[in-house]
Amino acid sequence: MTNQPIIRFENVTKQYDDDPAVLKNVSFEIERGKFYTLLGPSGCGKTTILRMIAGFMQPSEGNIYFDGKRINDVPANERQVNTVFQDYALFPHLNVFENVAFGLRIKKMKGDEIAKKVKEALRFVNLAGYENREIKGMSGGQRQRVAIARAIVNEPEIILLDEPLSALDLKLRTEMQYELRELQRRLGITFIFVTHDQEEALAMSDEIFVLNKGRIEQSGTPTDIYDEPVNRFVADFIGESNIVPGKMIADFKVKFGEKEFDCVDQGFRPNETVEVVIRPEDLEITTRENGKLQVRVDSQLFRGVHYEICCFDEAGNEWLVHSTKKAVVGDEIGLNFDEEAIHVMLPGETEEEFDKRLEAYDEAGHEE
Ligand SMILES: Nc1ncnc2c1ncn2[C@@H]1O[C@H](COP(=O)(O)OP(=O)(O)OP(=O)(O)O)[C@@H](O)[C@H]1O
Repeated sequence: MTNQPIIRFENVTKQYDDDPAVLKNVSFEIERGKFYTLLGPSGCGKTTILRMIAGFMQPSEGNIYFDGKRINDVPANERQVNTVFQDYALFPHLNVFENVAFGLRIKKMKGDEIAKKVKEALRFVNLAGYENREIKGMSGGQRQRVAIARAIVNEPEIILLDEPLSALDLKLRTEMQYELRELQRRLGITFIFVTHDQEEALAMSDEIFVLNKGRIEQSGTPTDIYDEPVNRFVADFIGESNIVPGKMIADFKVKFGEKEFDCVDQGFRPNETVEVVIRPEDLEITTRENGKLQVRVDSQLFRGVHYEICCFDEAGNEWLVHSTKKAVVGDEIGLNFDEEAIHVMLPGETEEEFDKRLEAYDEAGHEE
């Protein structure tokens, strides 16, 4: 084992036939033993990345490394990677034991060793004693577990999971999210999980790559990505956001909704045009006099745990508020928020541009 990233993509581009590239110059690193999620809308290239890690296809340009060794030409069966597919791809005519044992039989492992490993894998996914059950008679959640057992029995270094929970109903899906996360911790194997569901990604991952149109928009921990989205796409895709136009007056001072506010953001040019993000749950309703921002309540919905209140400020910006307190439609009220709740972005900035901008700022002697 080394300290190398277990997987590294270096300027990988993928094109199918003569179509436009579906992955564009993508570079990233995957560290050993963590739970990674590739998150993005349909068609953004998530499955294409998984297929290239699994070895089912090769990049059109660029390199893929496993533990520091280039693996572009290494066939799938020689990679220490197993995939759990969306439809599980189980063999309906084989029982649970034989489904899990399949890969080991291909490797010509001895019968007693196979029996021991299958038993262990089934125990890991809470299916001990299900060896002789038919796949047909199993629930969606149980099939899911068989598919996972079939992957872990091969003791791979990486497990790839391509939207494995999408066929399950909401309750079961939430249960399986906990189970999968727990399983990854116990096994210590690197998991790379694909989903288009942002809540699922936030709940499960150590690291998230947010993809859009064949590019990685942002990578980071769930809190990094939720609290510090680099651009509008990420802010919009991850949770609900209020995004309003503003101006960065100076470091730690931003103007929006016709008023100036203290904030914690820096590294912009004076009077730079920016976009300001505040999450609906970070806004608190109060009286007009006590609010930092004055708004008029336009509509309100009861959502069970909170009210979803839609307001407009004097500059015409729309503000969505999640509040346990009820408002009255038509009332003039105030909104309060902490300086930390304000997050400032440059319109359309990429993660790379974001990193460069802050680096240049620090180099210019602004380090705190
Ligand atoms: N074998 C193929 N031949 C041609 N185009 C393909 C092929 N596989 C995928 N594509 C195209 O590549 C793009 C990315 O597809 P990919 O399956 O990687 O996206 P995804 O993010 O996993 O989407 P989804 O969430 O819908 O599965 C899509 O536009 C898709 O139509």
